[in-house]
Amino acid sequence: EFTTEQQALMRVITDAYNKHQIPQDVTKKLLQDQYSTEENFLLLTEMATSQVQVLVEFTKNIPGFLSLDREDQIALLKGSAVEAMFLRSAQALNKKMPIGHTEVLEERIHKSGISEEFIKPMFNFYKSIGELHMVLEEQALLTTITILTPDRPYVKDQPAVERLQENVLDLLRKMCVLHHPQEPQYFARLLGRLTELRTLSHYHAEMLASWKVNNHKFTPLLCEIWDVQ
Ligand SMILES: CC(C)c1onc(-c2c(Cl)cccc2Cl)c1COc1ccc(-c2ccc3nc(C(=O)O)ccc3c2)cc1
Repeated sequence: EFTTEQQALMRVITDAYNKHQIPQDVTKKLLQDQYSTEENFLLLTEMATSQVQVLVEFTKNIPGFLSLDREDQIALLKGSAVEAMFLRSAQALNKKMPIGHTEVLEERIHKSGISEEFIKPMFNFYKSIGELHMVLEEQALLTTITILTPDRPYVKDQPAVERLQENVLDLLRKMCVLHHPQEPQYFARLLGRLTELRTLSHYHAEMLASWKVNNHKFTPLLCEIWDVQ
């Protein structure tokens, strides 16, 4: 029931998702043995910076993205970066990462100066993503749908983004039927996670503000994508 175009789209998006990952030499730093709040914050900053670079490369492989208006491309990346990183870090925390990475990443997030009021919804989200047992294709498509959200701030040509997103939504709907035939509501549950991501994105803006108050420094790339400093 997949058209040839849909099969091509699935392959391009999955290959790009597999290709663009945080390099091992970066993620293995999570295993070093300093666990101070400061050290954890610095390591998470490094992970986020590397993740943004990976996200930009992945996004450039989304069919049709580079044909969008240039300023809209930037608006889509800035508007979706945090949500895409919640999805990626959720995948990392829920999959069996290389030995010990999962616990270490979780530990460092818990002890990086994030206030308890944000930790709770954050880890509820991680748990709800884990319970979905998404296959890799579904994770790649859900990340793509998040990036191709037409109603981000400053997007001028929303219909152009809508057309791209609709193709990926249709593909994800079919993938859900294929991989989760017993759960007719599975696709709806996945889209429900996108709503939760928006809420987390609002929490994240407050997290950044509280980190800034304790004059934590971010990298130039993060300052640019999150409009901080
Ligand atoms: C600037 C820092 C402090 C920050 O601000 N908000 C968040 C933040 C937070 Cl704290 C939570 C969610 C979203 C954001 Cl932006 C962060 C840290 O963001 C991260 C982004 C990605 C990863 C990440 C993603 C994939 C990984 N894959 C592996 C692997 O082996 O495959 C290993 C480690 C990984 C780490 C970890 C933290």
